[in-house]
Amino acid sequence: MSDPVLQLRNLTKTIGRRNIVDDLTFDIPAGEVFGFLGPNGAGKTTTIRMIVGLISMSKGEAFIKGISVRNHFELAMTHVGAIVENPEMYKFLTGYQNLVHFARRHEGVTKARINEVVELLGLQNRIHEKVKRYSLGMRQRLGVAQAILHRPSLLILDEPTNGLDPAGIRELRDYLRKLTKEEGISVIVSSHLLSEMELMCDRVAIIQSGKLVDVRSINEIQDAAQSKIVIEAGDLPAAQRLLAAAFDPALMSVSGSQLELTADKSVIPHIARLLVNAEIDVHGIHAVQKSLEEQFLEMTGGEMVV
Ligand SMILES: Nc1ncnc2c1ncn2[C@@H]1O[C@H](COP(=O)(O)OP(=O)(O)OP(=O)(O)O)[C@@H](O)[C@H]1O
Repeated sequence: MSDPVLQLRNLTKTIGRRNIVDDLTFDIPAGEVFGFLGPNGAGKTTTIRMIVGLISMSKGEAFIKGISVRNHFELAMTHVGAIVENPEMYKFLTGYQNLVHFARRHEGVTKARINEVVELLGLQNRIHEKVKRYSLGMRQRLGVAQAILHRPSLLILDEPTNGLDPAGIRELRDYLRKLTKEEGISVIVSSHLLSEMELMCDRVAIIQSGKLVDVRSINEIQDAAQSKIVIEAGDLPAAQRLLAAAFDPALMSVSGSQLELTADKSVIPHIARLLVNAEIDVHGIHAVQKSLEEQFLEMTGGEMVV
């Protein structure tokens, strides 16, 4: 595997006595769309602001392509494109004029590169219109175009889905994927919605109260086969006592007239046999996949704020 594009090592931000980012350590490999997922106030923006040098780090370190952000800030930043606040843009200029203007900030951005980026973001039909006539989604595309002119290895977008409708979110996902494929870029996006992350990301770091809860691939989260088995039986307390001997009682709960068990659906025949052998009437046994939001709530102790 290629070297990580971003490495965080014990990254910490202390304000007053509080660690609003607390000892974050993880790597982001090349060519991934990677999500910072966490409720409002979890510390996502603060983490991003430290990575791009908008605020200082209290402790720890961030390396971009192995380059220390603390010690070689300018060199590290040559590999980063970021939209942290609203992208700066001149509304009375065209999209193209904006790109020509921002290209001057970097050495060696040719006209050919500008045209390439316009194509990559699918802006070719509207690029000669004034930015004030662009929709929010178009402005964001132009912002991303501007951020990748200098061929960064890492693109960072803070809450890029804010204000976008579902179609806009799909477009965002499509062009971020295209960037990872065609430019080999890694992308970091932050969001408090797992359902959006599921659409956009390969992996997510789950952050809560400044701390890393876990790093998981979206596939892992989806396949976690943490299905819930719902059992409807004649004598529910008897069924519960019986199953408590066969399964971890902590994974079992009663919900109305149903018994719920967190387990893979492969155990359903076993449950059926146990109940029938004990002469408990079985009205139904079925598996339901836990929703991603439910899983997230479990991972973060149910403190999701949306
Ligand atoms: N300059 C500051 N002084 C004091 N507290 C701060 C400062 N900046 C951020 N915080 C606090 O740190 C916590 C993390 O904020 P941050 O903006 O990083 O969270 P976030 O995960 O990006 O959330 P959101 O989705 O709401 O932007 C919040 O509780 C916030 O109030």
